[in-house]
Amino acid sequence: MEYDKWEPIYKKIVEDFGFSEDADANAAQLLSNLLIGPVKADLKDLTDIIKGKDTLICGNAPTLKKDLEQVNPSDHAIIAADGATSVLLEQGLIPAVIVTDLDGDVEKEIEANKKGAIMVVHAHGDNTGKILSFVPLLTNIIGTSQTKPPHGLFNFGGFTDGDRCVFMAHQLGATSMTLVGFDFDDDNVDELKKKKLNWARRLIEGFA
Ligand SMILES: Nc1ncnc2c1ncn2[C@@H]1O[C@H](COP(=O)(O)OP(=O)(O)OP(=O)(O)O)[C@@H](O)[C@H]1O
Ligand SMILES: Nc1nc2c(c(=O)[nH]1)N=C(CO)CN2
Ligand SMILES: [Mg+2]
Repeated sequence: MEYDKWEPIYKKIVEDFGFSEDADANAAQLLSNLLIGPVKADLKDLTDIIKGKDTLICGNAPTLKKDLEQVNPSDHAIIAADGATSVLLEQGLIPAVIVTDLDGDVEKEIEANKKGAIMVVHAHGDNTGKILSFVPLLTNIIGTSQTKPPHGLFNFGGFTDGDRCVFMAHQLGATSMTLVGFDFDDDNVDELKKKKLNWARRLIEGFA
């Protein structure tokens, strides 16, 4: 998504949650600085995995394990939203791409990364500690921001890890996007998560 189209949505999110745009921009700059060096993956590597492919986009709702029984994952390029990675690994599936702001089970993500998963790491004002701790341990990273992307970062659009998978797959030319592990009506979540899921629903429904 063009940044000009994303910006008004981002402004509404910032206002709704009371996030600081400056903190988001500083986090993006931090990630940009850390990605100068040999650990970066190329956008072409990511595009090659997604373009012209049927993608399976895995959210981390409690329904994920059961939803996976209804599809044939090996027919798809598997994209995991953060915590979905552990569930996939338990099923013997290694995601091709992990979209994460590093607040899930990062040890499992590092394991998947060592087995070849490209990490699409998102910078925002509330994850700079995680960025500093974990980015040096990763290889094959693409950096994203929710602000205007600084040097070397991308902004495909989207807010939560799950809906950012959808924006990314769409922008990079996926032939289809099958969503599993998305349950926006999950009541077993706290208020903040509920609010984030409502934004995820709203953003994903924009694609329907
Ligand atoms: N019921 C659900 N519970 C949790 N995640 C869900 C659910 N339904 C859909 N998702 C999607 O799965 C993604 C990954 O879930 P995970 O539990 O790892 O959350 P998270 O890392 O805290 O998400 P975020 O960092 O985006 O807030 C979420 O970003 C969300 O878009
Ligand atoms: N500043 C800020 N940005 C975000 C946050 C967050 O907690 N703080 N959480 C996100 C997905 O959950 C995505 N973006
Ligand atoms: Mg996350």
